[in-house]
Amino acid sequence: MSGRDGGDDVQDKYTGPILRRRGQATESTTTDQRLLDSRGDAGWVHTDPWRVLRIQAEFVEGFGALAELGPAISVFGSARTASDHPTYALAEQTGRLLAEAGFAVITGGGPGTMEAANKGACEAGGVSVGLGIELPFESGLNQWVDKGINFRYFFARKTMFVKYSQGFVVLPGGVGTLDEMFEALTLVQTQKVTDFPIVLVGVDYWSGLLAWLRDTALAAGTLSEVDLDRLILTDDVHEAVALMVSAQDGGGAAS
Ligand SMILES: C/C(=C\CNc1ncnc2c1ncn2[C@@H]1O[C@H](COP(=O)(O)O)[C@@H](O)[C@H]1O)CO
Repeated sequence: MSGRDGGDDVQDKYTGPILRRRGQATESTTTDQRLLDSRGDAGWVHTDPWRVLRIQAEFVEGFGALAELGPAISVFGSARTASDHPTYALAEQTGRLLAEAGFAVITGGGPGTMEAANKGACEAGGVSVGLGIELPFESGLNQWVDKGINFRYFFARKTMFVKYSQGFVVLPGGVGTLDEMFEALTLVQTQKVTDFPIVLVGVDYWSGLLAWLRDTALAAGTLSEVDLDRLILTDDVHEAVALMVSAQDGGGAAS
């Protein structure tokens, strides 16, 4: 006799660690059998549980690759900056000065301003990092990246910029640059991260945005003066780097 009622259907059925008896069993095979059976439908690789594992892997790989990076500054700016544009030279100079000040330089690893900052850091003998992103119009990591990681997910990549940077230099850019700058500002504003410096380089380029923030957002009460003051505006990349050094030495984010 087996089981409480002695019926023949009372058999131990395990689904992983879960025991099911008396009609609760839904699987006719063991977990091992299903794992080792390669004939099944492969559609599961496109399911959310599987994506969660890929997302987790991006965090693990990112944290693993960057854990021992040391002091670093992220440089953001347009992917479209041509190599003969003055902003390219400015970004290159920024990368070089940051490297000479002992910072690793982190960029999105792409073309334009990212490439220029990586070039400056690399040529100055610094640590040149690129956090690339898989895009439909793939451009790959630029040639000046010495330590590169390619991400599928923007949000995992953004975590790396924030976790491993002690400050941000923002050169002229479009929506990608704005997204990164406002992400940094939001995290500082909400005290999710330490008060690190955010320096906008390019007075002419950024003044219109800052004027809108002051005249419209601040005036409407959706922004406070202290949040606006977190964005430091300059044309001088020496000043931008000096602010990073001063914040790193414990002088705080503001000049
Ligand atoms: C547009 C082109 C290539 C895009 N390749 C990129 N590779 C890596 N990171 C990128 C790329 N595009 C945008 N980013 C990120 O956003 C910022 C720049 O965006 P913007 O809209 O150009 O301002 C930058 O800081 C990156 O982190 C081919 O030209």
